[in-house]
Amino acid sequence: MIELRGKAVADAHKAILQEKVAAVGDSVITMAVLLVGEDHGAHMYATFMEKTAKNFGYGFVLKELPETATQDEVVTALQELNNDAAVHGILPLMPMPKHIDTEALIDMLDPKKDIDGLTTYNIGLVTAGKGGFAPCTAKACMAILNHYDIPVEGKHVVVIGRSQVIGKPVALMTLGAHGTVTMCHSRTPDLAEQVKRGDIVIAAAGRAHMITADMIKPGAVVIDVGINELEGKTVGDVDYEAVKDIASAITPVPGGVGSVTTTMMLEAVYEAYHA
Ligand SMILES: NC(=O)C1=CN([C@@H]2O[C@H](COP(=O)(O)OP(=O)(O)OC[C@H]3O[C@@H](n4cnc5c(N)ncnc54)[C@H](OP(=O)(O)O)[C@@H]3O)[C@@H](O)[C@H]2O)C=CC1
Ligand SMILES: Nc1nc(=O)c2c([nH]1)NC[C@@H]1CN(c3ccc(C(=O)N[C@@H](CCC(=O)O)C(=O)O)cc3)C=[N+]21
Repeated sequence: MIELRGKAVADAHKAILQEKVAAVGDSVITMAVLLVGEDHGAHMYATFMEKTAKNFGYGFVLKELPETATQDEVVTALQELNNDAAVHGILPLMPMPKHIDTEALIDMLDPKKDIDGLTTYNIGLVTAGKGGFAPCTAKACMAILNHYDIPVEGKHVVVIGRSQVIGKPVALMTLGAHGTVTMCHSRTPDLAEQVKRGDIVIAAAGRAHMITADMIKPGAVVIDVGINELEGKTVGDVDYEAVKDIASAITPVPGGVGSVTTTMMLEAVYEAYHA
């Protein structure tokens, strides 16, 4: 079994990007994070992203609003970032508090600064295969497969989850790489049977250890996107300890997809700077 460590992937991508960034200068390329409320995952990501961006020599702006912020206040914060010429990319962290209409908010985001591919405009471009910003977590899954020379062409890819940030885009990307793709979700009646057909299994449901050893075809490649809390520990959607003996390769959590996602964000900010 090969452990698909994210750090090796992140380091390889950073090394290439670092040279281009050095030519621009320190703290010129700048990203902003819009963080509203108290969601644990969003706070965790904001912390990692700030550290990663600053270490890399990017400028970093954190716009943080309390759980009680109104729609108008969040919209105003977003528009300030849209209009700030020194900010090249904006990452609105999800989920936001329930009373915030995120659909309406997202489409106010300047598509040229939409580094996580959340706007309808970028979703359209990506879906049509015409470029645009794609969600960084989906890109991280593809970067891991590429880095470890795992071919997608001709393989049966099973994706668990159909969200706009992971499931859907990663299914499209693996389809684009000539995989035969099955998308599973909460209404899929025979999940175990579907997953068992996968040469490549991408788990993005957000359910701790829901993918068990009996669901995995021997020799399959398993990409675990999930970040869940179980008994005080961060675990993925895959029961790693049991699956690792059946899979040919598997990403750990933490240390897998998550650590590559932040690097994909650095690349997207650079792209936004150059656009
Ligand atoms: N590693 C990283 O960089 C990142 C990791 N994450 C993690 O990835 C996970 C998924 O995130 P996200 O896509 O935003 O989550 P969402 O809750 O938006 O989507 C979850 C998807 O999984 C499906 N699903 C839920 N339960 C089941 C089940 N029992 N069987 C089959 N399908 C199921 C849902 O189906 P339906 O559509 O029918 O409801 C839905 O499509 C989370 O753990 C999140 O923390 C998120 C962002 C980045
Ligand atoms: N618009 C939007 N896009 C997102 O991609 C998004 C979001 N909102 N909201 C919150 C979730 C959560 N998320 C993480 C990404 C990386 C790590 C990460 O770097 N994890 C490391 C470190 C973990 C650790 O040390 O504990 C790892 O997995 O190895 C964590 C969490 C992105 N999310």
